[in-house]
Amino acid sequence: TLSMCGLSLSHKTATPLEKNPWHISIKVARPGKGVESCKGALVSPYFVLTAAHCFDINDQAHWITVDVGKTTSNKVVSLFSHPDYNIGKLRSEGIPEFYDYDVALVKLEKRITFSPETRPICLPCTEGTTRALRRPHPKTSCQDHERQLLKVGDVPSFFVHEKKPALERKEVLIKNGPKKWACQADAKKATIYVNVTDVAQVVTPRFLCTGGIEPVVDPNTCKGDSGGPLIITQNRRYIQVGVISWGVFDVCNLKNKGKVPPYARDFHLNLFTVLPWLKEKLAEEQLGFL
Ligand SMILES: Cc1cc(Br)c(Nc2ncc[nH]2)c2c(Cl)c[nH]c12
Repeated sequence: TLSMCGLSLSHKTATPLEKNPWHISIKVARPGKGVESCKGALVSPYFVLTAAHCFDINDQAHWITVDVGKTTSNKVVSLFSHPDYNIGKLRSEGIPEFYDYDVALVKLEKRITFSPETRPICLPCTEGTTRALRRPHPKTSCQDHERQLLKVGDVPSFFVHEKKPALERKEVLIKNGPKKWACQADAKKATIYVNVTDVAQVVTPRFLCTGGIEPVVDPNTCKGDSGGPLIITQNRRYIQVGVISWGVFDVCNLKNKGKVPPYARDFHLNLFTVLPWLKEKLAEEQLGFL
């Protein structure tokens, strides 16, 4: 049987990883250029889901270390960035970085053995999520998943911020109703997008938007949170609906210390928009894609 996804221990004395057992830390050590830090989510015994922008075209597999559970430096065997990801695509139009389709799958050399601090998160449109939602299989469709998880309105979700040795859950509302447009409009406040005339050029239909101060003040991401999962909880099961991609304001940048503006928004790649690619790449992982 497919092992259950999106489970975690929640008792008081559970460790940070037992509480967030899908949490992955990724580091890319580029000779002479320092180390880039990203996060990811374990989605099967061999695969970690993360952001494509964590990697460069010239990155060598041996520069990449992936920390899964307590074991560090799991070897990367291959890297599959989404084929439509192209950070330089709009450079000629004065947009230096373009994050559309910012999603990647990292395949590990050795299959991961699950344990209390190492377990996969649920992905949309898989049998595991149908079970997590306590819906009947095979009557439940992918569209049913999307309707139930990404309801129209402000959708409660969270991401995990790593502040060694702790893992902090940051609760945010996905603006998936009337507030969506104001959320997207604030993308123009990002330093690199100040000249963007039409925000739809950079906030494509692939993105979910969080942050801002309405209806409540949302926490914001840091660059180092890139690639981490945006998670929705249902029946104490954890389902990943997004990948942290880019933001307007880096709350970890010491230059920005203290004053977070109301236009601080974060943009996450919506996994429902890349299902054919996910299904193809994870075909052998027995996740039971619908
Ligand atoms: C998660 C994340 C990724 C990136 Br890339 C950032 N940087 C950025 N976004 C647009 C252009 N560059 C940020 C910021 Cl800023 C906050 N969170 C971020």
